[in-house]
Amino acid sequence: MRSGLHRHPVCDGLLSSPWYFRPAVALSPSILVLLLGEGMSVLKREPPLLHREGPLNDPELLLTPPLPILSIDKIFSLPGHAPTGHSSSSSAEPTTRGRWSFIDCFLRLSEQFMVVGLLQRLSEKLPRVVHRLSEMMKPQVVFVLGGPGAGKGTQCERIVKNYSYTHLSAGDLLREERSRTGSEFGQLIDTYIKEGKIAMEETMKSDEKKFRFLIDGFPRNQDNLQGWNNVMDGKADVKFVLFFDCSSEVCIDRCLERGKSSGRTDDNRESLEKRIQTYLQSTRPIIEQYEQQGKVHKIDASRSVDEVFADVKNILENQG
Ligand SMILES: Nc1ncnc2c1ncn2[C@@H]1O[C@H](COP(=O)(O)OP(=O)(O)O)[C@@H](O)[C@H]1O
Repeated sequence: MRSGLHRHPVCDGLLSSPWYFRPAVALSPSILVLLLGEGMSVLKREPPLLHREGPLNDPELLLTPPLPILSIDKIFSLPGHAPTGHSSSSSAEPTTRGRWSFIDCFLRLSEQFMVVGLLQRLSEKLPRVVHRLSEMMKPQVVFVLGGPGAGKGTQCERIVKNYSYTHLSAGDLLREERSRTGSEFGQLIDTYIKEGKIAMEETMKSDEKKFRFLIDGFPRNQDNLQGWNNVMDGKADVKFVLFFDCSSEVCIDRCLERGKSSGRTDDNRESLEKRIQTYLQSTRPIIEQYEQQGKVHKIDASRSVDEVFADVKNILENQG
């Protein structure tokens, strides 16, 4: 009986260890493999459990690199098993020991079946799991919108100090690019704005550790939104829009005040009135579109910086 077991691939396979944590360990690389696009072939393989020939320790079945196979001889020498020094060719093998070993193997076999069953069930669910994982791994984006001077930059600065967000200011990115000497894009910038090709995608990709983004002053018109959808659809998740709402007069006053020290040439009354008009005509409809999707958190931005930030905090903490 025992020599039969010794040759039995099921038992040889079953005797490799450790029993319980291996499948858990094995799953992570397989998920990785799946994420890397290797497909489901590994998990979908029919487990050759009851094959009489060939090793049960098929690495593909166990989803890990080959593990040491313990032969029946070795298992007999493991603590809690029959004593060592037992020769497989021994003809004087005690029946009790043989039967005990068989039961032991049988129990382990049923455990292995349970594990394989679990793996099979998991393999059926894996596409969904992988889909959820990839959804969870997408960068999360919060658009920050409002008129010029509504306090978007000021509030983003506070958010970045208190929460793990990366701030991308559309205006700053564009101003930076325009002013960069030798910028290939200086000439093209208006076309880029129009087509929504602002360097968001590259900027967001540049550091994979960055996961949550505040994109301030974008999308400011239908073209931007279209461009975003074309380039970023499926690659990032727009969680919601923070809309800093405040009257045009307050916006203009704040920007004129800012202009005294910011050095921004566009912070003058004439330019501001035009920007306010553009904001009302082009950006408000974008906010309304997101409002219809239930994604807008409107904040009264005419209050003090602290009061506004208290609302922002509430929103961020309730949205996770
Ligand atoms: N809640 C506020 N109350 C008063 N002044 C503010 C407030 N928020 C911002 N400011 C000031 O208004 C100016 C414009 O703010 P900023 O954050 O740059 O606006 P935006 O980024 O929306 O154009 C800045 O000088 C800033 O210090």
